[in-house]
Amino acid sequence: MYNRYIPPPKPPGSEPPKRPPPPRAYVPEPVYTPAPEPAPVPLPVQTSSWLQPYARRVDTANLKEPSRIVFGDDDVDLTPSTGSQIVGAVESDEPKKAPEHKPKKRKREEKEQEAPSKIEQEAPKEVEEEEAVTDIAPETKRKPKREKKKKTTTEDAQDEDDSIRARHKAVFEKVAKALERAQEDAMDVDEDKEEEEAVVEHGLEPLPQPTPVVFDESNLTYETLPPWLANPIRVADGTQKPFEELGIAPAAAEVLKTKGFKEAFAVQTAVLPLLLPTPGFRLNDVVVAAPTGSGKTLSYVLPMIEDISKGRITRLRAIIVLPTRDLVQQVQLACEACAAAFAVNGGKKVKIATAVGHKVFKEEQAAIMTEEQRYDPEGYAKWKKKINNRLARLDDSDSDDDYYDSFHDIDLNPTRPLPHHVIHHISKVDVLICTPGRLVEHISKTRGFTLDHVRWLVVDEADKLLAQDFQQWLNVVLEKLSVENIHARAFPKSSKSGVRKVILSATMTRDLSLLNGLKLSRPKLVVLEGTKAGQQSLPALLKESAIKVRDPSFKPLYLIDLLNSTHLTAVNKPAVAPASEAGASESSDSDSDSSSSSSSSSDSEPQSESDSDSDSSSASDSNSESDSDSSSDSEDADAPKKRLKPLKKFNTSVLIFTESNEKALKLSRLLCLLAPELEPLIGTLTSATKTIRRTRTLRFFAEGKLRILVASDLVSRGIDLENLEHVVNYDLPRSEASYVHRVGRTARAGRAGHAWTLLEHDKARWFWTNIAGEGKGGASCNILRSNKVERVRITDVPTAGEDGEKAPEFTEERVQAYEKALQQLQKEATGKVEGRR
Ligand SMILES: Nc1ncnc2c1ncn2[C@@H]1O[C@H](COP(=O)(O)OP(=O)(O)OP(=O)(O)O)[C@@H](O)[C@H]1O
Repeated sequence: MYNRYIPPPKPPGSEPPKRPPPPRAYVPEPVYTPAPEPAPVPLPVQTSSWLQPYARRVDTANLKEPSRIVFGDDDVDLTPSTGSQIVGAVESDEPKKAPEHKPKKRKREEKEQEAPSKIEQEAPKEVEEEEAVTDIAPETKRKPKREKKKKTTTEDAQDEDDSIRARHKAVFEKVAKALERAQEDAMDVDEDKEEEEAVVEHGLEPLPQPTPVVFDESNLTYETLPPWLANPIRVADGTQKPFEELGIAPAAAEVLKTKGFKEAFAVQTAVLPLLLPTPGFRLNDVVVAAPTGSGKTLSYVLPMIEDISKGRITRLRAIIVLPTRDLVQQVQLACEACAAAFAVNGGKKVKIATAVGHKVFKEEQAAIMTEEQRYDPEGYAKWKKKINNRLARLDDSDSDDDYYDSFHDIDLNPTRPLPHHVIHHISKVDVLICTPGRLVEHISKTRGFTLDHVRWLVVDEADKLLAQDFQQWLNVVLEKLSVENIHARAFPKSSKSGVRKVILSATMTRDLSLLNGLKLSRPKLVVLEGTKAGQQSLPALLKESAIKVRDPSFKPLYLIDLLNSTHLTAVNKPAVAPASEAGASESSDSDSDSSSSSSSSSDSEPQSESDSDSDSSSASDSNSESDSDSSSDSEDADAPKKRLKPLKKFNTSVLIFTESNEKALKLSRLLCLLAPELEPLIGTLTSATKTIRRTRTLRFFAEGKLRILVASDLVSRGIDLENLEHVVNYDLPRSEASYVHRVGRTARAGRAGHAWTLLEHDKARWFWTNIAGEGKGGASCNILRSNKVERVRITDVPTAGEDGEKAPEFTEERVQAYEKALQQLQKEATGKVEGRR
C-alpha cells in the first residue's frame, strides 16, 4: 500500500500572482495584394453572346507554343492552332439550345475560325509577341476592355488605337458606310410616313373596320353550352300521370279534378318533382322551355302554392313576374284555383294579389300592405330620438306641421304612431303576380314592402322579360333577394329555405348572358323530347297553312274568303255542313248562336269595344248610321258571297293578328263593312283597349258570343283563349319567336288547332325559309313541327283567260264593293262620317 502524498497547505498570500495570458503573437492581417498587372495584352478576346457572360474567345492562331491563362477559377491551356479558342465557358446545355439563327458577328467569327482572315494574316509582329502573354490576373480579366485601356499609357493607347484602326480599316469603313445607309433609310421612312400622313385625311366617315365575326347560332350544339343547358331533362310529349303520383296531396288532387285538371301534363310530370320539396334532395332552380299550351303555368303554381300553404303567417312569399296585365290576370285565376285546392285539408288559404300598371297605385298599395300599431315604448323612444335629431337639423322646425313633415321625410310614413307605439308594416298577401315595372315601383315606394320573406321568384315569358329590362327590374329584385335572410325565408318544418327561381318560356332565350343575369343556383332545364338546343317546338296537333296573296291591295278580300270558306270549320268537333244559301239568310235570326250574338245587349257591346278604344261615346252613337251605310254596301257585295260558303252558322273561333293597333282597328271595321253578316261576331283587342273592355271582350270570346277577334301582338303571348281553333297571321310576325307564340294561341292543352298565314310575294321567301324551314337555308329554321306547312288556295276564280293571261282573282262586283268599303273607312277615319273608329 502506498500513502498518498498530500502537499502541505500553502500559507495565504504565498500563491504566485496570476500571470496574465501571454500576448498573442502578432499576425498581420492578410492584405490582398494584387498580382503585378501584366502589360495589357491586346488579345483578340471577344465575348460570346450564347456562352457564359465571362467567356472569351482567344485567338490562338498565332501562338507559337502551348500557353496557359487564368480565367476566373479556371486555368486554361492554350494550344497553338489555326483559329481561336474559347476560354471561361462552363459546360452547359445553353449553346445546344441556342436557336439556329446565329448573330452575324458570330457567323463571321466562325468563318474566321475556319480560314484566318486577311487581317489576321497581316497582323504586325509585336502584336503576335504580346499575344503570347499567358497569365492574366482575374481582376484585370474581369474589368471591361475600356478600363484596361485607361490604365495603359496614352502613348500605348494611341499606338494600340492606330494599330487596331490599321488592322480593321476595311471593317471600320464598312461599318461607317452601313451606319450612314441605315440613317438615310430611317430618314426615308420618316419622310414616306409624313407624306402618307399628309395625304390621308380622316373625315367623319367611319374608319374601315374588320368584318365582324358572325356567330352562327344555327349551329349551336349542346356541346357548346354549359352542362345544365347541354344535358336537359327530357320528357316525352303526351306523358301523363295522376297528380297524386307526383307528390300532390290526394285531397288537393281531388279538387284539381273538379277544376278540369285530371292528370298532370308531360311538362308537369317533369317539373313538379323538381319543385316539390323532397327530403334529402338538394333543391334546384328550374328553367322550362316547353311548347305553348303545354301547361307550364300549373307546373310552377301547384308546388308554389303547396309550399306556401304550409306556412301560417301571411308574408310575401312568392313573386310571379309576367309581361302583360292580361297574363297577370290569367295566372291569378290559376293561383286561385290551386289555393282553393290546398286549403281543403287545413292548409293555409294562400292570399294572392296582382300589381299592374293600369291600377291606381294607392289602391294597389292598400291591397298589398297594411299597418299595425304595436305597443313598444322602447321602439317609440328610439323613433322619437330619430325625429328630434332630424328636427334639430331643420332650420325652422317650430310648427307641428314641420314636425310631422320632417318625420315623413325620414321614414315616409304618413301615419302617426300612438304614444308608446310603433307602426309595423304587414303584407296582406302571400303571392304577388305583377308586371316588372310595377314591382320596381312597389319596391321603391311602398312602405314596408319587402322581399325579405320571398321564397319563390317566377319569371314567365322569360325571353321577353329578360330582353326588355324594364327599369332594371331584374337587378333591383335580385339585389333585394340576395340579402341573406335564411330564417325569414324558411318554414319551421320545411327542408326548403332560400329563394327558388323558376324561369319559363316557349321560346327560351339562348343568350347565356341573359340567363346568367338570373343568377341561377344549380339550375335544371326541362325540355320536350326531340328538341335540340335552341329549337322551339310547336304543339303536336297544330296544322299550318299558307295562302298566297297575289295582289296585296286586295288582302282583306282574301281574309273574307278564308273566313267564309269551308276551310275554316271547327277542328275539334265535326264540322257543320254549310246550309243552303236561302236557309242561311232566313234562319240567321233563329239560329241560337246568331240570335245570342245579334241580341243587342251582348253583341253590340263587345263590338263597340274596338271603337271605344279611341272614343266610346261616338262609337255607340254611330252604330245605326254605320249599320245603314254598311247594309247598302252589303247588297253590292252580295254577288261574291253567293259563290262562297253561306254563313248559316260560324261554328268555329278565329284570332286574326295584325302588325299594329291601328291596323287591327281598321281591319276589324273593314271586315264589318265587307261582310256585315260577320259583324256581330267580331271583336277587337289592342294594347290601347281599356282593361275593362279587354276583359269583357275576352269573356265574350270565351263564351262564344264573339267568334272573331282582330288583335295586335298584345295577345300573342301567353293568353289562353279557351277553345280557340284558328289563328290567322293577316300580317306576318316579325320573328320566329313571335310566330311560335301567335300560332301557339291554338292547339293548346292537347287540342287540335289550325294556323293560317296570308303570304305576300315580297315576304314569301323569309316565311318559307325561316318559319316553314323549306328550300335553300331552310335547315337553319329552329321551329320543330310535326307536319309541314301546306300551301292552300282559297279564292276559286283564277282560270287562265283565252289569251293565256291570268284571270283576276276577284270579280268586278267584289272589287267595286271593296273600293266602296275603303272609301267609307276613309270617311270615318277623317271624321266626315260618324263611323266606328
Ligand atoms: N293537367 C292539366 N289538365 C288539363 N288542363 C290543363 C292541365 N294543365 C294545364 N291545363 C290547361 O292547358 C292550357 C294551357 O296551359 P298554360 O296556359 O299553362 O300553357 P303554357 O304552357 O303556359 O302556354 P304559353 O306558353 O302559351 O303561355 C290552360 O287552359 C290550362 O288550364
